[in-house]
Amino acid sequence: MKIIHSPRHLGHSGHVELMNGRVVPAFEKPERVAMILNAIGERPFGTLIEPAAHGLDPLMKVHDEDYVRFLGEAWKLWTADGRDFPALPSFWRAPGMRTDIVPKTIDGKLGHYSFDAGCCMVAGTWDAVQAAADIALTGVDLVAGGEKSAFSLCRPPGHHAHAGTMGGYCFINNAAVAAQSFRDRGAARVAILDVDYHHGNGTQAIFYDRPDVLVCNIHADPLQEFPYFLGFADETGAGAGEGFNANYPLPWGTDYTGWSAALDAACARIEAFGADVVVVSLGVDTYKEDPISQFLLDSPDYLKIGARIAALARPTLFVMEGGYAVEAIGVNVANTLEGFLQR
Ligand SMILES: NCCCNCCCCCS
Ligand SMILES: [Zn+2]
Repeated sequence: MKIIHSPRHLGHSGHVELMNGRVVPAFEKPERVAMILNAIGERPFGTLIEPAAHGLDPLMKVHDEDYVRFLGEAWKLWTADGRDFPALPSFWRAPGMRTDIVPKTIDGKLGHYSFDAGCCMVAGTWDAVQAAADIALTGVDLVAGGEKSAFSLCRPPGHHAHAGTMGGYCFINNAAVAAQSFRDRGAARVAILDVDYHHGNGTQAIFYDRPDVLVCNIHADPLQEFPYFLGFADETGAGAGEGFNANYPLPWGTDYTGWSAALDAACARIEAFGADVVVVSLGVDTYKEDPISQFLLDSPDYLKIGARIAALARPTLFVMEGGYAVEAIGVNVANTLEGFLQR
């Protein structure tokens, strides 16, 4: 299995987030990548490659052009006011406020293009974001080119990013960009299986009215957990996409027994869909020691998750999403990939 990664993720460092009412160092930290690479390096299956450049066009297949342009200029606008510290949004719309205008100032634009204060930007963020999308697209090149699987070690993650909105540490939706690229490369039906602890609200929203991309999410119940305002079981798609979105919300304290029942249901849905290719949004914040999450999966469980995904017997691209227990993130990611390859 080829592992695609880039040191350019390191440009997204020194950022912060608003957690429990305080500005704290971001949980989505650079060390996550090194821990994953170290763990994979100890296994007999990973070949590391760097991404090829794909430009912005593939991003704009799923994201709004003005949003992508904003991501590229945000740091310049922020520092133009003399601010040399991380950029965070502070102001958002309430229902009933205008949505047909884009503010002229960076503080207004940050609020227009975000849904939370989890999307902190620094000087190197945009370069890291572009590299992460290239990592996902290089994974598509490999799998669409005939490889059975690949692992796109994306950082920052992407599954919370909507077409025109960043949030939850996510700027460009790497998995959505990959799914669209598979469609453009001839796959008629693409399934996205999001196993991150948090609902992939952005991925759901991007494909919500489309029958060609099935989105399945297994995640913490939004009544209890971020992203709070999307991810309920009654969200099954809209228009032509009705029936092509499936959410499996689970309560805090869910262990592998409960979690794997949802995985079996999601895999059955993917099999019934007849997916030509599967994109896995691989978050391992389902782990029992994750600092911001409340599920109880343990490291051996990720071997079983990988094996269950392999049983789909479809070309598969793993795209890295969340996982914040840095000391265990490597083992849990490597176990998922090993379980997949061992089957
Ligand atoms: N207590 C809720 C804090 C959530 N903060 C954002 C989490 C983003 C996860 C990305 S996978
Ligand atoms: Zn997550």
